[in-house]
This record gives sequence, structure tokens and C-alpha cells, in this order.
Amino acid sequence: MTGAAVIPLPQAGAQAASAAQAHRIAGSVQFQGLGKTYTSSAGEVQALQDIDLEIQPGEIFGIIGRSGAGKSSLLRSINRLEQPTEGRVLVDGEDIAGLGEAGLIRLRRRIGMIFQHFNLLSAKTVRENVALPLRIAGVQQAEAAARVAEVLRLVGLEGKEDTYPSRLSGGQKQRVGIARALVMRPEILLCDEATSALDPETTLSILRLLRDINRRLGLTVVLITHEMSVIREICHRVVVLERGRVAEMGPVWQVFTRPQHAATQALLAPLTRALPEDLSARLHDRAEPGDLQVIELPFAGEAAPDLAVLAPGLRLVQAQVDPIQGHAVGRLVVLAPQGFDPATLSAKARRLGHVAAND
Ligand SMILES: Nc1ncnc2c1ncn2[C@@H]1O[C@H](COP(=O)(O)OP(=O)(O)OP(=O)(O)O)[C@@H](O)[C@H]1O
Repeated sequence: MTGAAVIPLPQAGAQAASAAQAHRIAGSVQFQGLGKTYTSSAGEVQALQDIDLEIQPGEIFGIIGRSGAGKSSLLRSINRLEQPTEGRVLVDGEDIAGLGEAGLIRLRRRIGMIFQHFNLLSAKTVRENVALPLRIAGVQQAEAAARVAEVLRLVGLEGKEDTYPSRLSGGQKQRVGIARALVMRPEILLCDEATSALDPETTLSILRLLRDINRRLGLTVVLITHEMSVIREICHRVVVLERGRVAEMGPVWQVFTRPQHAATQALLAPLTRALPEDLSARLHDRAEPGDLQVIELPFAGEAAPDLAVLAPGLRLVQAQVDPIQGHAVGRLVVLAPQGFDPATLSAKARRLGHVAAND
């Protein structure tokens, strides 16, 4: 479904997130020295090594990395769909390795999960799909009906109760998946490439729904993705995995503005617009008489760039600035006469090369 229903928020923005965090103590996850080695006929694969990190209650935490980096293994260790071979996973301070069968069922009721391919039962209606966890848990029919209605309203699927999944769009199917995950009132929501099968517009509507749910309900959201644009859209913090290890971790705006690891830089590359084609084709390293300098001016500030920084005589040829967590992140590219010192613009400004002035 595109043009998603907008959920009225009790409070807006970061304030709501912090208010939710203040009231919620449940929903934390700690990984301590976590390791996972798969043993198969093909030999051993070390999928995770020495993972030490903590996910805070109420935050939207992104796990990103290239294919095979260990994202699924890490996510699935939170509800013990994968058993670590080393270290511990603590949910709300409790080591989940020690849980017996009943304890594990209770844990999984506290942790909802949504999937790339939705995992809906095709022979059941929207209502029946969403009600399934309640039926399994033995929740009384009247209570179950009220809770199903509540979550379907929350995800914007009122009126679709009696529809079968085959009659739904991808976005609507994922909304059913989200409703089914929320109906047990979990404290943590795990999202396994939840938008990878969706078009960009639907992806955005699902990400906004997840962000609204996080703000309204204050639940912790842990998502895995291979797209930095997903991380930029909704996450508070992100960990970048590379070959089963933590490459880097931090607030999203920081990782976007100062990526330390080559893996992060590679993941960010598709989001950085290349120079305009005609400009990059003409770019050369050594200045010829009368050439103009091509200067890149990166931004990572609290406020959007003040164009007064552009001195007279400079020509703006490209600009890309996105707000990420209250920081304006991006770059300007300008043409400047020879002899102009890029450092007068900013300490971070750098010369990319030169182009002929009369081109
Ligand atoms: N059941 C398994 N048996 C053997 N090896 C496995 C198993 N599951 C995962 N692996 C291997 O462990 C490594 C990490 O896999 P994982 O699925 O956690 O990575 P990922 O980052 O989620 O990858 P992708 O983005 O491709 O889904 C990979 O090398 C993978 O081939």
C-alpha cells in the first residue's frame, strides 16, 4: 500500500522517542563476547566474532553489512532462533541461554518479528493471520478480537480484515506482518530485511510506520538491512558488520558524516551523488592557464549550510544536503578561480581537480 495512513502521534519527533525511553525500562539487548560458528558438511563458517554491544530500550537500532557479514545471525540470536557458540545474549538483563521451553515461549512473545517475504498464511484472512499468535497463546476470543482491531487500526488496515493475502499489495502484506508482530504487545520488534521486497515509495511508507510505532509504543526496533538509505531514514544508531565483526558503531549521523571503515564507506557510496557527468569528464589534475578549480565543500553541521560561505566569484555546480538526526549532512561543489584558497571556505574543503574555464 502506498500513501500510508498517518498515525496521529501523541508527541512529535525526538521528544516522543525520549519520553518513551524514559518510561520504558524493558526492551534492552546486550551482546557479550558473542560468537557464532556454523558447522556443516562444507566445513566451519565463523559467522560472528567478539560482538560486544548494547541496544537501548526504545531505540531504533540498525544492523548493516554486506551479504554474509553476519546480520541475520546476530538478529536471530536475540530470540534464540540462532544459538551462539560463544558469549551471551541478555534481554532485559537476563541471559536467554538459560531459558527452558516455557521461558523461551515467553521470551518470543516479548519479541515480535517481521520478515522480508512477510510469511503470511495464504489460506487465512488478514484478521485470522493477525489473530494467530493470540489463538496459540490461548487469549480469549473477545479480548483477541479487540486486540486485532486495535493493531489493524494502528497499521492502517481497517476495512481489510476479511481480505486474503493474495489480494493485498506488498506494502499491505508487510502491514499485516507488522500487525501480527504487534498483537502480542512485544517490547522488541525484529525486522529482517522488512522492506527489501518493496518498491522505494512503499519502503518509505513502511519505514515511517515503523518509526511511528516506535514513538507511539516506545518499543525497541532492531532491523537488518543492506541499504544505508533505510538506516538514514529511521535508525537512531547503527552497527556496521564486516566478516562477522563490528566494523564500527554509533549514532547514524556520525557514521554517515565520518565513516571510519572501508566497509561503511562502500555502503555509503551509492548515496553520494557522483559529480555531474560533463564536469567529471572534463576534470583534470594539473591546472592549465585560465582553468577553474573544482572544490568540494562537505557539510556535517547542526544547521543547513549558510550560502554566505560562497565568496563572490564562486559558482555552485552541485549541492546535496540531507537532514539526518538534526544534522545537515552533504556537500556543495563549487568552481573557483585559480589562486583561490579552498581553506578559506572551510578546513574540510578540498580541491577535486581543475576544468577549463571556457568549457
Ligand atoms: N545454517 C548455516 N550453515 C552454515 N553456514 C551458515 C548458515 N547460516 C549462515 N551461514 C553463513 O554464515 C555467514 C553469515 O551469514 P548471515 O546470514 O548471518 O549473514 P547476512 O549478513 O545476514 O547475509 P545476507 O545479507 O546475505 O542475508 C555467511 O557466510 C553464511 O554463509
